Amino acid sequence: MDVIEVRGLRKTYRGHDAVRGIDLSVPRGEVFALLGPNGAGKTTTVEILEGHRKRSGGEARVLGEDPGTAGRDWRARIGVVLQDADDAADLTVTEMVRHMAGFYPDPRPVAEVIDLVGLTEKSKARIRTLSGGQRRRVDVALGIVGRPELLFLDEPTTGFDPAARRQFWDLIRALATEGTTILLTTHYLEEAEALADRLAVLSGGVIVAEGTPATLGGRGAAGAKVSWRHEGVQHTEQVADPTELIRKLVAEDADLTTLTVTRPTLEDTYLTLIGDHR
Ligand SMILES: Nc1ncnc2c1ncn2[C@@H]1O[C@H](COP(=O)(O)OP(=O)(O)OP(=O)(O)O)[C@@H](O)[C@H]1O
Repeated sequence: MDVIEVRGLRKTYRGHDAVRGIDLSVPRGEVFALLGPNGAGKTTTVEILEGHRKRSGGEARVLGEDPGTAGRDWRARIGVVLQDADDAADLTVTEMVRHMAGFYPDPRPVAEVIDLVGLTEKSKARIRTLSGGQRRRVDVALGIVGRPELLFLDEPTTGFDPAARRQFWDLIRALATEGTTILLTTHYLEEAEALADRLAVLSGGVIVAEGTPATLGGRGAAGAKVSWRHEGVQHTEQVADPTELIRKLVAEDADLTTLTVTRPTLEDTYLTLIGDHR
């Protein structure tokens, strides 16, 4: 049985159809990313699956239960990093993580969690004195302290500096290796590419494409652009597979010091998909 199973999920806010019949299946141990422009329905979908919002229609099963009615034991098996978490600002980092650990039957050691999110130096600092990115790391700590089987991350790295983002990616990979299933939303395409086994693009409340980072929206079959400069003249060719062309150029003794082979980036593919469905 998949960890997340969704069929025909719908959500209507006072006449506005925010989610319009989506299907999703996420097997155990997978990192699945939901992409999409502002207002696409990502947070709505994630919060329904977390049990924080009621769905208007369709079926949803998360860890075998209906998130709309599941109880405390189920909740202890999931970890949540909300998009706009409101931290209890007067507690220190350690106090906050320890407080949260108390809700779970088998929490990770508090110091270990703080170390995993790179906040050891700030463990005694009050949360209100932290920077935005550091607070976000506290949110991540609170999401993982209970050793969740399934972790929901809604735009987890907003406000992270580049080094913190890389450190976070390593953490997510380590959790995935331990068998944690992860549902992630992000606006950073390189984050989706670095982390996701599979991803889906949501636009206007429907899934417009689904696949691996390499194959999404036909990206794998898009071919390559080969460019080189020879005797002062710029050459560019679009080919399905660059191997033959490069062999030919080598055989012709062409000057390949400026050779580049480029394929559409995930961002190129994503922007095309979004443009097509606006
Ligand atoms: N509580 C609410 N009441 C009414 N409308 C809502 C509510 N929450 C979300 N919406 C609407 O539903 C749609 C989807 O919103 P949602 O927050 O799920 O999008 P999102 O994909 O997470 O966007 P973002 O990338 O900006 O976080 C939007 O049009 C939004 O205005």
